[in-house]
Amino acid sequence: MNRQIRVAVAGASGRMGQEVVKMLGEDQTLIYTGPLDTRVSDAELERQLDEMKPDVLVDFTTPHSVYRHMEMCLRRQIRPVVGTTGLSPEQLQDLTARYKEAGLGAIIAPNFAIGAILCMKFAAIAAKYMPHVEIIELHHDRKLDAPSGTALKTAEMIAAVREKQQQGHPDETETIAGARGADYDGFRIHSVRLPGMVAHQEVLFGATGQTLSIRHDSINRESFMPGVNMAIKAVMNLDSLIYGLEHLID
Ligand SMILES: NC(=O)C1=CN([C@@H]2O[C@H](COP(=O)(O)OP(=O)(O)OC[C@H]3O[C@@H](n4cnc5c(N)ncnc54)[C@H](OP(=O)(O)O)[C@@H]3O)[C@@H](O)[C@H]2O)C=CC1
Ligand SMILES: O=C(O)C1=N[C@H](C(=O)O)C[C@H](O)C1
Repeated sequence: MNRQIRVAVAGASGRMGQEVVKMLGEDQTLIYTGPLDTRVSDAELERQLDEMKPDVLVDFTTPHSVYRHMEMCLRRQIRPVVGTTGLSPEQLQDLTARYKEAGLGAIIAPNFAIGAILCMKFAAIAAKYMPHVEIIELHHDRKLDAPSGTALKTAEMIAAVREKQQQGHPDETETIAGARGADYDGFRIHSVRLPGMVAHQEVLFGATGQTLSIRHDSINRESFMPGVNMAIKAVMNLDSLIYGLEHLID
């Protein structure tokens, strides 16, 4: 058997972190080295890491803390597998360049559920033929960032293939600010936050006389675990940062 992979978890007590810890305990090829409490000084953080000696840090924390965690991983040559959303495009760009320069593997995936990856891919195919599109993402009301990382990634993949145009009536006005959602490259993203929701996304397309809806629903957080497990194993063989699980499954 290959050497077991040592895995620490930042955000271990959170909704996602708890599922990750459970998943690690069910896979004998992975060793859970423990929760990483990152709300401490750099020196204390490095002391914890020296003690645990993880190969991989799984991060499900907050948009405000994840950048620092990724910098710390770079310094300690630990490979991050990050589900935390809300990094800015500039932060992503900066981290991509620095991990490449260091030759260190890293994975940032806005969504680890296979169905969500397929939803993004199908949406990108459809957008080539049906360029009028709007994204509606729906989440629980404890979520900090809007729009979701998944919606942003979907929008990015759509924009890469869609014939660019500003949708809606040229004279449309909002009688209540925000009614038309966020503008991304000429199309709209709408964020719904309600208790009872987990993670859902619908991509709607319209053309003359027809519509197309592509929808994904995560009905629990176990749905993300096969993807997290796959990423932990894959990151050990990477020498740069990958943004999006779709790059691992083709
Ligand atoms: N990529 C994917 O497939 C998925 C991504 N996500 C993303 O994962 C992230 C976490 O989501 P979720 O588990 O629901 O959130 P939770 O709020 O349930 O958990 C967040 C965790 O982070 C910890 N935390 C809070 N502040 C800090 C900080 N400053 N430094 C370090 N740790 C901190 C919390 O600790 P404490 O409880 O002690 O405050 C908690 O353990 C979000 O960004 C979400 O969008 C979520 C689902 C799937
Ligand atoms: O906060 C969540 O719950 C989720 N966040 C991710 C996102 O922002 O896309 C992934 C999933 O949608 C659940």
